[in-house]
Amino acid sequence: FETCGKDCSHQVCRMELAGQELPYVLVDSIGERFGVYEDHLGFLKKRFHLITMKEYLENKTFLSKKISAIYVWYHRPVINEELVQSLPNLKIVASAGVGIDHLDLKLLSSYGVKVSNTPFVVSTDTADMGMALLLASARRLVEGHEMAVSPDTEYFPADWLGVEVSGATLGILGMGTIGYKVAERAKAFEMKILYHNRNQRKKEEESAVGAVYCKKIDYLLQQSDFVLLAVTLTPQTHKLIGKRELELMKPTATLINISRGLVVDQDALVEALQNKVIKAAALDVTYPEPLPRDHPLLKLKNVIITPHIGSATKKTRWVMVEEMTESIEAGLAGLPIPREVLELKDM
Ligand SMILES: O=C(O)C(=O)CO
Repeated sequence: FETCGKDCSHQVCRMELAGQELPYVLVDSIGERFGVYEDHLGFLKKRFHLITMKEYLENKTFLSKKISAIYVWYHRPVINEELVQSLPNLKIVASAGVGIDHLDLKLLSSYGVKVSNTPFVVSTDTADMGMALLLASARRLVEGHEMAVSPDTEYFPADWLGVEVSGATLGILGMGTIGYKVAERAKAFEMKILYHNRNQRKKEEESAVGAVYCKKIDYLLQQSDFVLLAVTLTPQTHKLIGKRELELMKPTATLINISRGLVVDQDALVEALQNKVIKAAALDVTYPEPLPRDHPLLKLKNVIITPHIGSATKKTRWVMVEEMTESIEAGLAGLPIPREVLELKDM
């Protein structure tokens, strides 16, 4: 590295001048699906020695004492007790995004490891994604595209029509920051909004988007034309939507999931879609991710699946990286950690 001079404020230069080594940060990989983007490498390499899981496993003896932070995208690298135990100087795990269901907070805290995430920056994009899936499913965007590019583009069957969004009822399960932003968008689309949340929102927040609170989810499921999942994955929301809940939904209804795949019993969903218990599903999340190529969900016409891209815009991904870096630097310097995770919160 080149140092710029005594007064330079770059982390790398300050450390070089002080004769310190850059922190070693474990990442899943570089340039792969759950790894560091090549675009972010320049920024990160000025601050950290990035060690991929592969490098770590190949040179464990040397690296295990060096690594002081882990940079995790959703569920990779897998952070289990074996890994935590093998890293005696681990101080902080910086997790991308809002969901932290892939982390065992109790385990990490028992080893004195702090956790941070990036909950606020992802909310707008993820809400946009929820609305995009709702609109795409209602107006059959994916099938429409296939029809437009097919050689047989004149073919337009009578039963092909979509459903109106305006005036339809949207039931939002999980009214944290993301769920509320979906409600703001749905209001602009003239939808009626029902919601369920662990905690009822303030009256003024409800009336700002015209949302009606449902204490029990059954009523919401029975009344909604679109049911959108934006709950945090916890033991209470694990497979929250199963056979019984799908049967409560209207046969004309669509299920949209921007939360976590495990909030839905996927086998029950496949069965419900095959048997037309509900009309359609639009899923940004599944389990596992990606689905095996022969999974029945991939064969259904009434399903849209995207590869967990709720927060996947250029600007947001940059801010996520900056925020994770800021949290690691604070954690390693013993300073208060921005966005430290102390408990599970609403999305
Ligand atoms: O931020 C998260 O946890 C997401 O999954 C966004 O899609």
